[in-house]
Amino acid sequence: AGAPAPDEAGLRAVLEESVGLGAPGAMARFEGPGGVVEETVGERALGSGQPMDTRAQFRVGSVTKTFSAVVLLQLVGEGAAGLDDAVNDHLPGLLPDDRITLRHVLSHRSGLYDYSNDMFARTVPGFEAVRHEVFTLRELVDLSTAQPPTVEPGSAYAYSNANFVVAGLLIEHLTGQSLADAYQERVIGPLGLHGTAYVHPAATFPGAHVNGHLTPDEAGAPLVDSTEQTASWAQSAGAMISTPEDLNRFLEALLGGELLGAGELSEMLSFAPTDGTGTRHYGLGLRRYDLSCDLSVFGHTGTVQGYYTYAFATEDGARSLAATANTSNNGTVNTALGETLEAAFCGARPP
Ligand SMILES: C[C@@H](NC(=O)[C@@H](C)NC(=O)CCCC[C@H](NC(=O)C[NH3+])C(=O)[O-])C(=O)O
Repeated sequence: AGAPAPDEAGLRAVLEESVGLGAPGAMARFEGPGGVVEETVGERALGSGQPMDTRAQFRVGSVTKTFSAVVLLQLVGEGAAGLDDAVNDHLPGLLPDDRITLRHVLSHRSGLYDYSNDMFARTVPGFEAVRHEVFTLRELVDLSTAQPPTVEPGSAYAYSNANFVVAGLLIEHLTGQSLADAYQERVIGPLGLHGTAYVHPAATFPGAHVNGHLTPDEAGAPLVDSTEQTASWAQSAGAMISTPEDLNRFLEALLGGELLGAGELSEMLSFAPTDGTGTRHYGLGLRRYDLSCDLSVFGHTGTVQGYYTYAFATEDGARSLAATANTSNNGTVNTALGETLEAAFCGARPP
């Protein structure tokens, strides 16, 4: 039997729910054998009267981790490094533990502490303190290694942005290029992702964009416009900007085998559970969500000040969804936005 068509009404209802729960706007773009479905709800910028626009750029947060994993895995495929090499073999003295390998880093099993926990313990003050800062990748790693490890290398999944900052350092070292050039040359250019850019350390968008709105910790406090930010605290772990259409194309190409050799793609798709639900897994820079209709989808979520993103596709890349809401630090919006997966891929929301 063919794949179920997306539940367009259900997709719209979920986006409307996201807006009702506090996002100024939300949008989704689904691409599949039956064509493209786009839904937009609410405003691109609070009070602007400008509608959400699926051609507008937004900050994709940790979907950047998948771009970084692709580039590092391409380098592994080219023989520049091995997944089970120690990071310190390539970057001597970077990490306090010589046992940490590239595979540990890409699967969040290194034990490196996530410096963003402290940085954003208080959401708005933490953001305001760094929004115009420019860090080196090394400075971010040092923030992490100043804290004790969370797990023994390889022993368990422990999510940390520091892992993909290390991945960024490895990419720079192994290519001799800047991250921006490596992403452009190896992914953005070949796929023609004209709405995707790694503009760090610039704080502004090159094109038409969605504004970000950060929800303060204090209930009822007004949203803080977080559109202009260097995202330097995240860089190769979360600073990419893109559009729904480009994220559809990126995941279709990745899972369709256009970006990696079969060996590297299968390594990327080797999953371990991330929690007790049994429906959430992490591979190498890639999440696997198991949906209610007995279908697994593959991609990444993103949370960066002012923006939530879900970008997932079927294993063959034939069906893909990119959804975003222009607020963050609002768990109910994030949970609601995640319901777009069921509507898009299972053809109906869970009962
Ligand atoms: C979840 C997602 N992770 C990411 O996208 C990375 C880049 N983001 C974070 O680690 C969240 C940083 C705080 C955001 C802030 N929260 C606070 O400040 C909370 N005090 C906010 O919500 O904007 C992933 O890997 O799937």
